[in-house]
Amino acid sequence: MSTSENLRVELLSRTPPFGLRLWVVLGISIWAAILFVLGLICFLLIYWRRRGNHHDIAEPEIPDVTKEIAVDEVGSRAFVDNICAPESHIFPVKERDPEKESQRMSAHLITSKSIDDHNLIECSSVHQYDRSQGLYSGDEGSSAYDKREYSQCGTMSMSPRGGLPEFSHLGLGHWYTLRELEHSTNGFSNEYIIGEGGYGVVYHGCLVNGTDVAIKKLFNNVGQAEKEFRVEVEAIGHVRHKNLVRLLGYCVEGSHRMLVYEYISNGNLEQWLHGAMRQQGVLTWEARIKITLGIAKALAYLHEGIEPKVIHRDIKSSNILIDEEFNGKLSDFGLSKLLGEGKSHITTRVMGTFGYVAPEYVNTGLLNEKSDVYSFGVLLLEAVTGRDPVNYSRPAKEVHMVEWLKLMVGSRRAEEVVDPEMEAKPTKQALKRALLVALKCVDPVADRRPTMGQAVRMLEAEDVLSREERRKSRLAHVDGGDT
Ligand SMILES: Nc1ncnc2c1ncn2[C@@H]1O[C@H](COP(=O)(O)OP(=O)(O)OP(=O)(O)O)[C@@H](O)[C@H]1O
Repeated sequence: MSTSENLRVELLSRTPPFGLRLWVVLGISIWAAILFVLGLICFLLIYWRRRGNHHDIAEPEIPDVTKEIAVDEVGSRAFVDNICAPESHIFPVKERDPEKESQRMSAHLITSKSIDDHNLIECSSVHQYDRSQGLYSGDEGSSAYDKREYSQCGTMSMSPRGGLPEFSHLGLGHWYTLRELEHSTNGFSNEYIIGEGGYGVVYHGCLVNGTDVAIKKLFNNVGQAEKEFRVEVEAIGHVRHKNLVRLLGYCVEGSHRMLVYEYISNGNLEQWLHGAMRQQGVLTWEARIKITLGIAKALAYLHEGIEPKVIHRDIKSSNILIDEEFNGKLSDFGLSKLLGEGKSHITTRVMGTFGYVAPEYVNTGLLNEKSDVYSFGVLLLEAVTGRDPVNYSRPAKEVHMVEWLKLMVGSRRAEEVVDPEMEAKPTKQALKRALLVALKCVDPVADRRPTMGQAVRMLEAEDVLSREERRKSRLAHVDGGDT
C-alpha cells in the first residue's frame, strides 16, 4: 500500500472511546485549540483594558488635547539661589471666570466661627453668611434658604465626624437612590446649588439622618457605563486622607451619575483669597501655611502613599476646600480618570486650569506627578501673594504671577510679594522658606522639582521654625527682654 493510502486508512479508522473516526477527532481538536487561543486573547485584552482604566495612571500619558492649546509666551529670566532658569511657557485656554463663579453661588448659610484664638484669620465675627446675596444673618433680608432644614444639617456637620453615615465606607460603596438625593435637595432645587464646575453642578444636600453632603450632579453627556462607573468610583472611595475631601458614595440611575461627598462648610481657598469669603476676614500667614501644607501632604499621599499612584491634574485654589478648623481639603481627585479623556469638553479639564498647568505638559503632552508639583508651587505662591496666577488687569510684567515673582525675588524684593491684605507679615525666614519651596516646585525643568514628600518636609521645617519663632517672641514679650 502506498503512503497516501495508509494515511487514508489511518484517518478513516475509528478511535476510542466514542468510536469517532480519526479525521473527525483531529478536526475537533484543531478547532478547539483555535477557539481556546482566541478566548485567551480576548480575556487578556479585556483584563489589560480594565487594569489600564482602573485608576489615574502613573506613567506619562499623551492626551489628545493639542487642539485646545493656545496662548504661548516666553518666560523671563530670574533666579533664586540655584533654582532659576529661562524657560518658555505655554498655557492652555481654560480660564477662570470669577464673575460667573460668584453668580452661580446660591442661597447658602455658612456659620463662621470665632477663630482668632487659632490665629487663622485676622478678623472675624460670628455670623451667618448668605452667599447669594452677600448678606449676613445680622443684615436685613437674609436668606431665602430653608433655615430650619439647614440648621438641622448644619448642627450635624459641626459635630466632629459624628454625622457621617456609617454605611458610607466604600469598598462596597454606598449607593444612594435618586429619590434619596432628590429629597435631600428639595428636588435639586436651585436654592441648593453651591456652584458649578467643569464636571457638573454641586448641590448642598441634607440627608434624612441630618448629614450634610455635597452632591456633584455630573453632566449627563459624560455618563459612563454603569458598571465601569461603579468600579471607578469605588476605587476613588478607597483613597482616604485627612486632607482629601471624602467621597461618601454615588448614585447611578438611568443617565444620572452623581457623586456624594462630605460637605465642607468653610468655602474654598479661591473664595478666601479672591472672592466672597474675604468679607469674613483675611487669612493669616499661619492659616495659609496650614492649608497649603495639608494639600502638600494629600498630594504626597496620592503620589507616594498608594499604589497605583494618582495624579490629580487640576490643582487650583477652587479645588481646595476649607473646613471649620482651616484644614485644606483637596477635592476632585481621581475625577479626570473617572470621567475619561477624549470626550470633547472633558479634554480642557484634562489639561488643568489656566495658570496652574506645568509647561512640559503643554509642550510635550507628558503628564506625571511632577505636573501636580508645578501646580502646587503656583498654589503656594497664590497663597503667599494673594494674587491670581494670571491676571490681565495687572501691568504686563505682573500678569503672570510666577514670572513676576521670579523677577521680584531675583531683584531682592521678596518681601514686597506678600499679600498686602495680611497685616501680620511672616518673618523673613518663614517667607524665604515658603518662596524657596514654591519656586523649586515651579522649576521649568520637571526633573529638578522636588517630590511632594520633599516639599512637605521643607514646609514642615518652616512650620516648626515659625512656631519656634512665635514661642521666642512670646518669651521676649513676657520677659520684656530680647531673646
Ligand atoms: N464637598 C464639598 N463641600 C462643599 N462645597 C463644595 C464641595 N465640593 C465642591 N464644592 C463647591 O462647589 C463649587 C463647585 O465645585 P466644583 O469642584 O464642581 O467646581 P470648580 O472647582 O469651581 O471648578 P472645576 O470643576 O473646574 O474644578 C465650588 O464653589 C466648590 O467650593
